[in-house]
Amino acid sequence: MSSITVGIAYTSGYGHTRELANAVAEGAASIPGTRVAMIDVAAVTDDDWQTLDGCHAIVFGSPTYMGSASGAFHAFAEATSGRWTTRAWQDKIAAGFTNSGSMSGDKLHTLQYFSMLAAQHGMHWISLGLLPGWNTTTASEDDHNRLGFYLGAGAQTWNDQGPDAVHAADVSTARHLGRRVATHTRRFADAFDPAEVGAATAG
Ligand SMILES: Cc1cc2nc3c(=O)[nH]c(=O)nc-3n(C[C@H](O)[C@H](O)[C@H](O)COP(=O)(O)O)c2cc1C
Repeated sequence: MSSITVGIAYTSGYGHTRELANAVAEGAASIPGTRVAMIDVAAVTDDDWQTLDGCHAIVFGSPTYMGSASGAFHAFAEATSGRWTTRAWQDKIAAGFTNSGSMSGDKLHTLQYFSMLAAQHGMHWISLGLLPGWNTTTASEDDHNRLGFYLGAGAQTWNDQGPDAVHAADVSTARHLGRRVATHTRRFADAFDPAEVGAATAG
């Protein structure tokens, strides 16, 4: 079976979301034959764009700022418009994760925004694939998916704490997302070659 590359296109203002990006990377890398490329979209280079173009999957990640992805992520998303035109990311796998100070904090909107971005590019969205945790009297805040998201991984970190305080259950949930993305990307890997997608779409 061919190897795959999972790109993690993320941004983090103060380091909290970076912890989750690292966990997604760890999870993806645990699937044999998977390479991981970490791309800080706040400082994306020409080489980074080429790396993303060669990825089989791209996982979007951002803190939730003012109810959506951060300004840095939005600038990156706008900069993908040339690739929208050429369909360069058509049929890649996509997924997403976000983190914010409040339990909700409107971060569902950030995940929705990521899935919309993926759809505009013709990508295939991978959901979190976990039942919600922490929703019965016998459940625990240490459960996987403790905040009960379906669309992607949603994490909560206290506003007055540093990156070390990112919740272990959220880190573990992000690791799960990375594993799930890599697992499903492998299933797609033999079905398309990213380098040929543009030509196939144009035809
Ligand atoms: C400009 C700004 C806007 C924010 N907006 C929200 C928000 O809408 N909802 C929320 O729950 N937290 C909000 N927060 C808190 C951040 O989501 C939280 O501190 C997060 O851990 C930051 O992640 P980072 O360190 O990766 O940047 C905001 C923080 C900043 C600086």
